[in-house]
Amino acid sequence: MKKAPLLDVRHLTRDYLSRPLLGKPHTQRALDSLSLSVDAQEIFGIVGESGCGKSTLARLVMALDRPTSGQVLFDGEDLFSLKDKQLKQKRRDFQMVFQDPFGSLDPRQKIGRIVAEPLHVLASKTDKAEIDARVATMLESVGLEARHAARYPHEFSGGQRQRIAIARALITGPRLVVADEPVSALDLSVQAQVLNLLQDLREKRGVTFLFISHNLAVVNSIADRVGVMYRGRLVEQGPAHAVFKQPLHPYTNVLIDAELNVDRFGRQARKGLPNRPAGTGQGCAFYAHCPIATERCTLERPELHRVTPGRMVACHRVDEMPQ
Ligand SMILES: Nc1ncnc2c1ncn2[C@@H]1O[C@H](COP(=O)(O)OP(=O)(O)OP(=O)(O)O)[C@@H](O)[C@H]1O
Repeated sequence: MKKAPLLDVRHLTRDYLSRPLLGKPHTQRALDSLSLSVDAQEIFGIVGESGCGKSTLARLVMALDRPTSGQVLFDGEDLFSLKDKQLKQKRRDFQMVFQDPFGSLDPRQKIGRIVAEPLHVLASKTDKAEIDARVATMLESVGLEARHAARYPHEFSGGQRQRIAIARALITGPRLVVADEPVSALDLSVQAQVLNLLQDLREKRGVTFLFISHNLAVVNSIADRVGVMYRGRLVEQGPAHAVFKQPLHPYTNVLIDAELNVDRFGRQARKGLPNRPAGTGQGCAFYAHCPIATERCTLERPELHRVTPGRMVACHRVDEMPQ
């Protein structure tokens, strides 16, 4: 029998009240009934362009925000039904690594204090010798040295700072780490080192990762499976190498092409795509720009469904795609 997933996100919806400078306040749906599950020790990648809801998903999985509706089950338990004290205890099991290794470390604190912080806050550890020993071991397992505990963040490079942030995330021994664009602020050569480190930590410590990035090549290099997000929904999901090699959703195709066609200002080229009126709002979110949309696509929302073993796609026309 297949084991239950470690992370099970069910029909997660998050609406924000948007107050534009011009025009009336309105509700903006950042996540739209999104479901996904991640198995223990898996690296699950999330890709999608800016504004599709990746960080909103990360915040909800970390229980840093509450959904408008839906559930996040961690090891079978719904995080939003836990009492504050229970949630605080659970937080040792899931931690986050952020994009910016410069902004996420307090410049006034020594590395030892920064890395130990979750032990004080979440695990109520007070024995100094024990804490120092755990920090030293943790620094070494992310490729730094125990003596670095006595230094300050400004003494380290971007890649080293991200290693410090990873050490802090792992000090309580979490089972899940949500990494939101963890290598986007780093140089290419340093990116590869940090990606290797994450893979190593999965193998040696059994950590599961939800790995969020707008960079498809990075996700392809590290993720076992990938989910492609568009406007708060998953439009495609499957083994990363298969999805990137042979995308089945028209939006995944566009995303891959756009990645190849970044112009010298870093803008993604979207030339040649249709630009239809948005449609009824009842149908596919990609209807306005989809090169193969039909009338059904504006009338009826396609659900994510199994197309081949392990691959899921939300498109009415997927059966016509070469597979
Ligand atoms: N606190 C908020 N209040 C109002 N709208 C928000 C808030 N946070 C996010 N949004 C909106 O929700 C949508 C999804 O935002 P989110 O930050 O999750 O996307 P993202 O994919 O992480 O984008 P990026 O890659 O640019 O960080 C966007 O349209 C954004 O403007």
